[in-house]
Amino acid sequence: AETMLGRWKNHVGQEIEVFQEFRLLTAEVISRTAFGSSYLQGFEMLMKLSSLLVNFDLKLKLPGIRISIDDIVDECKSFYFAGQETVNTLLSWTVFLLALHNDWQEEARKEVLQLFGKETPNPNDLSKLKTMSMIINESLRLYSPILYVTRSIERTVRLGKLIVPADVELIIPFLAIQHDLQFWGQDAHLFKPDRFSEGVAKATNNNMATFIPFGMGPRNCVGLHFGTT
Ligand code: HEM
Repeated sequence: AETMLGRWKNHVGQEIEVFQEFRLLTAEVISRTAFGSSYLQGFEMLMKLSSLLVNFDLKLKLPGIRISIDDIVDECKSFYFAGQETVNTLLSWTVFLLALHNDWQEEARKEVLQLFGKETPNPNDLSKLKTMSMIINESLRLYSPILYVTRSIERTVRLGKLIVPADVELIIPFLAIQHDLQFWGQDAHLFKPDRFSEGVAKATNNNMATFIPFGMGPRNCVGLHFGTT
């Protein structure tokens, strides 16, 4: 983030294509944290692993884990995609919303300055940024980086009043649920971070399934905290 902000200092008073900037940032962050290398080195490693398989037509199994090298390469790709595009999208929409809503931009700036002054924000105190987390939640609600997930039904199940037969694909549309007037009120389409001022439970009337940008249940997002940090 420091490197990116340093670059921005050369563009004072000019427009910046933030989506591209955040793409570089998030690619670098996920590479360094998940793979301990820069973006380019990380991809080089993936390419080497992949070509190992193509060249030797090997289905290598790692001892003790039933998982082949091509499974690992697939997992690495998932991590890159899951950890990069999502946060890139979240950052871009959030900056866009703050550009439209100057009052919230001011509030956010005030909070950061109060907590950190001129210091670079440190990881331990990031969780104290209450206004910022309200803004992030509202951004996630309005412009969920993931629009929906699907679930395959293996055997007939009852979901409330619904009986869903086996072999059906269910789509759980986050965006529709998070914009539903029935749950969020007549102002559902407006940017109002205040809804989250007393936490997610209060904002959702204890119906946590109405705010699920990271999914829900045992297969929800493993990068939830990392992503919002
Ligand atoms: C704003 C950021 C993010 C959003 C909105 C997001 C959203 C999601 C959603 C909706 C799912 C599917 C959950 C489900 O099927 O119920 C998911 C899964 C996943 N996410 Fe994220 N994600 C974010 C950031 C990240 C980051 C930073 C990482 C990695 C460091 C990550 C790694 C994963 C992985 C590996 C899965 C698959 C989990 C599984 O199938 O068990 N995500 N994410």
